[in-house]
Amino acid sequence: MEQLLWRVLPLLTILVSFLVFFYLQGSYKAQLHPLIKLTGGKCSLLPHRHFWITSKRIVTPQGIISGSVEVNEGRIISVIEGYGKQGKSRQEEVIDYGDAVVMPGLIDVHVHLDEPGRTEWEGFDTGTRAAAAGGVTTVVDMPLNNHPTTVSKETLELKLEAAEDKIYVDVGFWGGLIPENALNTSILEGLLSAGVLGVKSFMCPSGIDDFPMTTIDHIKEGLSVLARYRRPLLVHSEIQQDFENHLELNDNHDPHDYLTYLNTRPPSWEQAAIKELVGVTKDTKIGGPLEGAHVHIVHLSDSSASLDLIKEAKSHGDSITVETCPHYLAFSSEVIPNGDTRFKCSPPIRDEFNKEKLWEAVLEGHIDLLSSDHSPTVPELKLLEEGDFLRAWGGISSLQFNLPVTWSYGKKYGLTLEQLSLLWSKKPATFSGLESKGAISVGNHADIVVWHPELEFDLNDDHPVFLKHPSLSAYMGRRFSGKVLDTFVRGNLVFKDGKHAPAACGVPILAK
Ligand SMILES: NC(=O)N[C@H]1NC(=O)NC1=O
Ligand SMILES: [Zn+2]
Ligand SMILES: [Zn+2]
Repeated sequence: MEQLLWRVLPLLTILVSFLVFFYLQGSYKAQLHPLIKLTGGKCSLLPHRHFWITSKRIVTPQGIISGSVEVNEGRIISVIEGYGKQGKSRQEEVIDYGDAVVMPGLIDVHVHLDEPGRTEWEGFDTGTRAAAAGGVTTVVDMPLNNHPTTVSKETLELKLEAAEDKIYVDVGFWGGLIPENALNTSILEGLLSAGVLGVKSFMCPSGIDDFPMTTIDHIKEGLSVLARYRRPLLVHSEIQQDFENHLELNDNHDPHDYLTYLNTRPPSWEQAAIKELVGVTKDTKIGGPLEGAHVHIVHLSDSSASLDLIKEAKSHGDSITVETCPHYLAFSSEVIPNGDTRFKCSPPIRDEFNKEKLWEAVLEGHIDLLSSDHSPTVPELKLLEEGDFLRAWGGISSLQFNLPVTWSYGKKYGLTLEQLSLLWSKKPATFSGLESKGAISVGNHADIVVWHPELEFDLNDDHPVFLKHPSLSAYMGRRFSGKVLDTFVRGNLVFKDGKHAPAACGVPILAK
């Protein structure tokens, strides 16, 4: 016995040191500690904590299977192949979705919830209800349009207070990188230590007074701090250029004409910003002075020179990713009606040729992930009546329709359910450090959307729309295919057939 012990002890010691080593490695990355609220009562439209979801089309990392997903205490505890084979389950604990698609819930990493301070624009309650209705189970909130902006530990605390008992899906937070905290890194460190998943900055005016733009020098300062925390920097990548020449292309300068606006923000703005950024991301390579830092280009519109710069940086091993949004994939400048400011956003929606190339990049994997850049305002600031593209608020309201929009347009280009799920769930989860989310896999949070890709619906007043200002959405009045039926967040059935669970049981997600 004693001899055996002496043989086992060294092995045990090695095992323990390995475990400690991997634990420490892991804790260096963003680890998340959501306060898991228990299912029950008002959090879920389902009475069970242990149940099976069965369907003929479940999207898993191993492909689409027919079978069931077993959920217990908010986690996926088994994935069983074979439709109708649920083992020891009782009939009432099985939800049979037939041939509806069961997919990981969408993770939208670019949402402006605008609370505190601009709840008349959006808000935690309305924004996360819209998310739940759209099969979005996690959103990551942007640090601006809320007031004050999320640029310090204290302002993050205000966010968390405002979110309490109001969120229907899980919510992570980006902080803001502005000149003040880039030059006083203790503020930035405080913000990161308080749990933001990363920070976001603008290389052009943001349209929000308390969110000033950063130069590439501020960005370098920020990245050296982010490298230590191993969290990403998200960049609104446009730098204002001299645009006199472009205005000549449309000499009437009519502000109701979309082309007038389009010409004020040419692709060269995006290209100039990305050129400066890739000059810095070369240092993020393994072994480089900024190893650990990561740059993420938000809402890419230009699919030509700007995308080429990103592709080249990636080919050299730079730590860089890029997202685009459904509106750049759904619309082109040619179809935007005169005066229809619902389509105004920045960077702008460009021409049909640009859109085709953007789809190509999505399908070939050069675009890493999709996000909504859901950024509504009040109808008065969108100037719907006046139709003035130059003065209207730039931002598209879309959160609830991520899935049907991407699918309706994407399937024409051959987008598969697996690709859709990678772009909207797995990749965004990995990018934002959400290790237990983004895939239907054993051990993960049971964040699930059930939807019918083939079901068509008219997005009109008869369709339940949970956007705070439905009239602002560029998608209204269109026909889509892909109807969301049910949404689960950590096993809670938070949305079913047009109805939400009575209580808001989403949790804030903080990095540690
Ligand atoms: N502040 C804000 O939400 N801006 C967003 N709107 C938009 O169209 N592009 C953006 O960056
Ligand atoms: Zn932006
Ligand atoms: Zn945005």
